[in-house]
Amino acid sequence: MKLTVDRLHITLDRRPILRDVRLEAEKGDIVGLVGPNGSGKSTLLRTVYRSLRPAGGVVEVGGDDVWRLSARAAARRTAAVLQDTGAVTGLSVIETVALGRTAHHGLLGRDGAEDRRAVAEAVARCGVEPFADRDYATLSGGERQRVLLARALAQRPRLLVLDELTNHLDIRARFELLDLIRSTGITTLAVLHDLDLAARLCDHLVVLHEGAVVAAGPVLEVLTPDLLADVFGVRGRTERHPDGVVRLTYAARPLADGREAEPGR
Ligand SMILES: Nc1ncnc2c1ncn2[C@@H]1O[C@H](COP(=O)(O)OP(=O)(O)OP(=O)(O)O)[C@@H](O)[C@H]1O
Repeated sequence: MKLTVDRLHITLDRRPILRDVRLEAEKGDIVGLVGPNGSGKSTLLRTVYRSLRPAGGVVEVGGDDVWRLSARAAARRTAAVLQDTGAVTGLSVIETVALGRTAHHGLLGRDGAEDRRAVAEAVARCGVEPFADRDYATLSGGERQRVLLARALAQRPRLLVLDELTNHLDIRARFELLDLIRSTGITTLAVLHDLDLAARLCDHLVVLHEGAVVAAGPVLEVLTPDLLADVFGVRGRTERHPDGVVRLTYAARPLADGREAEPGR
């Protein structure tokens, strides 16, 4: 489903956190949300998965304002995978994945054949069968992230919202998970701190800086040397390699003073 964010304003504690934010993700697109610490990425995600009501502006999923849908109807469309807080749940992995079906349950709240199918499919797709019966709390960080993605996929969402999903993953697991997300074909909005990973995964990037969108578009057009210097304070460049993958290379040190630093330092 298409995601549209338009003229979004958020104020928290009387401080403007997001200002006139606009972005779009077409059906099936993977859009990366990047920006320095504190630029407003998680806050923006919260408005998209309907946990924070904006002071102004709209968030539309599939053409409907999420704040005009019931929480349940919105949850049938949008699944969020947030940073694992390490909470002790006492639930097994399979029970945790099954929580993804809650928004689809009927009045009796019981699992039906469709629920069981969705859970089994998500478990298989995310490779969590080997620890399906373990207590979620006993898993490693990387294993938990796979389970949280499985829970989101069990929801059969039309929009996936990801906040630093690859945090705990080793390099191979990162690529596997990113391939998995791409293979689902679900419209995705993903916060990624690793710009190189964002460049490889995403069709488009949206750059937030101090609560405003300062650039948006195809990766190569967005991650210019000027933007990397101005917004992230690093010297770097992006190129498309012969294998078709867009890669980002940085100089070893951050810029001391805008673009005044010596090349390559
Ligand atoms: N409940 C709140 N009350 C007041 N300020 C808040 C609240 N939540 C977030 N903020 C502030 O809003 C700003 C944006 O925070 P947010 O978590 O959205 O940034 P971020 O881009 O996700 O950062 P990071 O990359 O560090 O995770 C920060 O300055 C943060 O301190």
